[in-house]
Formats: sequence, structure tokens, C-alpha cells
Amino acid sequence: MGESPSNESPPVIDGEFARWLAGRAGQLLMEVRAEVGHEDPAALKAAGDKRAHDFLLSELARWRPSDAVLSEEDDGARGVLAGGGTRLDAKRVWIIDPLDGTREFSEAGRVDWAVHVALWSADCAHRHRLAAGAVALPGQHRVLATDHPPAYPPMPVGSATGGRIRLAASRSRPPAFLTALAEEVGAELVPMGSAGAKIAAVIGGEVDAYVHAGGQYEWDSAAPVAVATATGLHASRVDGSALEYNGANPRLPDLVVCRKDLAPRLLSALRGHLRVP
Ligand SMILES: Nc1ncnc2c1ncn2[C@@H]1O[C@H](COP(=O)(O)O)[C@@H](OP(=O)(O)O)[C@H]1O
Ligand SMILES: [Mg+2]
Repeated sequence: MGESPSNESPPVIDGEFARWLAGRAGQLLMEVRAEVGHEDPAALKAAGDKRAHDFLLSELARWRPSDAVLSEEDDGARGVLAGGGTRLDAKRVWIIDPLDGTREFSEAGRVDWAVHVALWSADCAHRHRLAAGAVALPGQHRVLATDHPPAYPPMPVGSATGGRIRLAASRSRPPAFLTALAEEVGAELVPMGSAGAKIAAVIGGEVDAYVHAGGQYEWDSAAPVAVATATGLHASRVDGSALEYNGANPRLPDLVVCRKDLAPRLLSALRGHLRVP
């Protein structure tokens, strides 16, 4: 089961197709978790990565054969196009992370892991050129996508948060400056796995911002950034510059995603922590 292509025809429109792909890959990951169990986390991570990657690659090859693919699980995945050239010459590139938050996926009971599917298009007017994106959160039974962007998050009720900013951060590799930054802006840190799950938490209003620095790749943020910006949220590099995708080097080491009203305050505080080159 699982790895053979499905018989169902997916939606034709890219945003709906992205939602379909991410949702189906997420279902497969739930099946893998049930089948393999949590006794051997390394085996579970490897099985999940492979099942979701194989599914996404085979469906993209089947339904979008002319498009290029950039995937976490295979940096060369359809990077060289059938007609010659590389993904850097392509007009359309799917940027996918079959399993973001791999570590959390392997831990029983955790729901902070995701499937990311984004479409970079040379014709997209937005600076990030992400024409479509979907983030499946199978453990939370939801898929967020640009075809029907979620509503902008509500302002937090001061009494519920004590007036403090809630700042989502990596559980294992938070930026070195984050504790100092949090103190400066009066924030509490909310450790969470997966870039997709953290950006989904900003979109849902469970946290106010996500700040990361020190290392990451385009596939870690492309799909959730596509959804966040479609929702109207702020997303940029930590120095305030634009996030750009489908670069020759897929490293994209830092970002901040937050409500628009918070961006000036966070970016101003971040400036004090960025090393001058
Ligand atoms: N310093 C770093 N260098 C490279 N990748 C990093 C990183 N910090 C976080 N990431 C990647 O960003 C994603 C979210 O990380 P985190 O859960 O720690 O916030 C993870 O993706 P994967 O789970 O797909 O590997 C992780 O590998
Ligand atoms: Mg990832």
C-alpha cells in the first residue's frame, strides 16, 4: 500500500493540487506511524521520510511532468529537466519537505510535524514567487493552503497571555540570541517542533511570532511562508529583507513570521542581535 500512485484524479488548479498532495502524504505518514510504531525512532523517521517523499515525487511526475522539483529528501530530485537545463532554468519548481519535524514525528503523541508542498513560479508577482502552498498537519487533522487561505489571526486577549508576546522557537536548535531577544521584547518562548507547525501556530493565533536563525533550507519554510503571506502575515529574513526561493544554494538560514503589527518591534530588536558582516 501507500507508494503506488493513487487512482484518483487530483484537482487541476495548483493551490488545490498542493492541498491534495500534502493532505494525501499526511495520511500516508499517519499510516506509517501506526504500522511501524515508536519503539525504533530512527526506523520510523526513515520509513516516514521515504513513504511521503516517494508519494510526492511520483504524483508530481505523473500530474506535473514538465515542472522541476526541489526536495529535502533528494536535492537532485528532478533538478535536471527532461528537456535539458536545471531547476534554475525552470519556470515552475515544486519545493517540498515530505516530513518537516522528523524528530517530533518519531515521538509518540506529538502533533508538531508537517508535510510541505509549495510551488515557485517565475511568473508570480510576489517577491518570494511562491504561487501556491500547502501545509498538512496530520496529527492536528488540518491542512492549511493558499487555495482558501485561513483568516488573519485574531489579536490575542491580553488577559489570556498576560500581555506577553508568545514566541515559537525550535525545541532543539533555537537561535543563540533568542533568550535575550525574548527578554527585550517581553516575550515567552514556546518550544515547538517543525517550521511548518510553528508557522501554522502563528496563523492560528496560538503564538504571536516565529523567529529562527542559524540554519534552515528553502523546503523548511516555502510552503508555510506561502500560506502565511496569503493570510496577510509578515514573513521576511530576520534583517527584514525578502525571503527568496529557488536559489542556486537552497540554504535559507533565518526568518521571522508574525502579525503585521508586531513586525516593526521584532525587527528593530533583531537588528541589535545581527552580526555586522
Ligand atoms: N540550524 C539548523 N540547520 C539546518 N536545519 C535546521 C536548523 N534548525 C532547524 N532546521 C530544520 O528546520 C526544520 C524545523 O526545525 P525545528 O523543529 O528544530 O524548528 C527541521 O526540518 P526537518 O525536520 O525537515 O529536518 C530542521 O531540520
Ligand atoms: Mg524540514
